[in-house]
Amino acid sequence: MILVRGGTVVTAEQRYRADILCGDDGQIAAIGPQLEIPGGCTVVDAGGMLVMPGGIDPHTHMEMPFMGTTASEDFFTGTAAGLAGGTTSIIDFVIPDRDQPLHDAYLDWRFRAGKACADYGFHVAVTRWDERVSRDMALLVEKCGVNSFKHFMAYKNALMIDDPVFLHSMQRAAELGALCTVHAENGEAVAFLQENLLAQGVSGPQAHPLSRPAALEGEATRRAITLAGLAHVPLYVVHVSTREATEAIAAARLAGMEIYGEVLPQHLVFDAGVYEGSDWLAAARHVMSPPFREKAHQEALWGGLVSGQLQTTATDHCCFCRGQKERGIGDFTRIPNGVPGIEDRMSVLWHFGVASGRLSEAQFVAMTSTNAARIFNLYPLKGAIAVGSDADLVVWDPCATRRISAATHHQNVDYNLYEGMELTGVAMKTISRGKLVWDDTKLDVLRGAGRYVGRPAFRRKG
Ligand SMILES: NC(=O)NCCC(=O)O
Ligand SMILES: [Zn+2]
Ligand SMILES: [Zn+2]
Repeated sequence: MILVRGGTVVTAEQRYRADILCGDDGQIAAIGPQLEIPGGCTVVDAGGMLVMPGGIDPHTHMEMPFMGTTASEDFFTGTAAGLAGGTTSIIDFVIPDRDQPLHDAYLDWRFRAGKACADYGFHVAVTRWDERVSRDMALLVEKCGVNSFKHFMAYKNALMIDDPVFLHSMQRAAELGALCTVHAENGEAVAFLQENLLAQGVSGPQAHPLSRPAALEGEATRRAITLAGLAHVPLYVVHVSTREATEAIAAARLAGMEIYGEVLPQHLVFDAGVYEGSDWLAAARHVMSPPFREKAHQEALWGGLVSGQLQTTATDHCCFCRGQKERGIGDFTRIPNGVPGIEDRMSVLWHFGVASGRLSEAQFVAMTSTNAARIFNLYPLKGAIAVGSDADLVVWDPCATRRISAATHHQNVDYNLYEGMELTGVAMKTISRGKLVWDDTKLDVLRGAGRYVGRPAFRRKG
């Protein structure tokens, strides 16, 4: 048992002084002022600190096979790094091989994730359409606790689907009470621009953003929303990075549609300048999709978050080390797309959001935890501080600072996007299902201690 003592509890709705007792079953057993200390209980001092629901990162790619290589971060190292930054749950993406049945891919991911030291769930990608896919979607929803399916409108000749496949999948998801998620970029146009750039001899990482202009994200987002409207299915747009996409989501919500949008902290902090300069590796290390944008888009993303039109923050944590990025020397289309960030998401959002005065503490909790729990049907098991909820907590020092460096981070990757930044707002202690796993600078994690968290289907309308 653990008693978190003397802290200020902050949730998405409330702020109050209370102690929290975490039971041996990993759930919150009691909340109240000055709780008695039961015998044999470990006391965690939270005096002067905030106590918030542990973070939920709803978009990660641990050990993902992608673009001819495999992401360097595995489920153990990745969830450990998350815990060190206050994130206690992830939702990762199951990506089937070319002809692999969806359920087989799900089982593969269950096996890989068995080493995780924090809780996890899965979205499953639909990358083609046939009867077996349709049947497996039902199996996944009804028996495996998957309530969200992923669709890539980009990555031609790899993960990309066309509109008919997308519609079939959306229609099936609607029947099953599942949610659709989408990577929205016009992949045909991206492939066309990539070819043009290579033909002109523009082959370095600076070509990456040129091949993926903001308009292509806007077009794909509008198209995905239109298709979701036809299929009457809720849609969650991952890694929204442009004003165009933000406006499309806001307009659809205003029209009464159930559309959600996710923001990555890195898109709030870095702009397209990261691709300039003569340092090939520095630029390649920022190659992700969608790319870093012109500064003006950042204001739109902040506006979307502050107004509630965009609801969640995630990292899209997808790590590739130097040798892997160097696969793309001479051809930017071969640079594995992806960047790290799971350890730093909460500090980055606190520093640039709360400490800078843009966000309230309650909005921070909503955007790092509660909204994802609600959207993906994990609430109130996760994303809440309530008796009976999982005892996933972060004891947060809002004033402490931390200098970020790859030399000291826990992520299994050889660089950090935020290298050298001093951020205000630090996870001092993390409690994962009732266990103190991060204490100041000490990780105490157990391989395999993470648990798969099934997510029930949503109630079907009509
Ligand atoms: N984002 C990225 O560049 N890599 C991971 C795959 C994806 O989410 O598109
Ligand atoms: Zn994506
Ligand atoms: Zn992703």
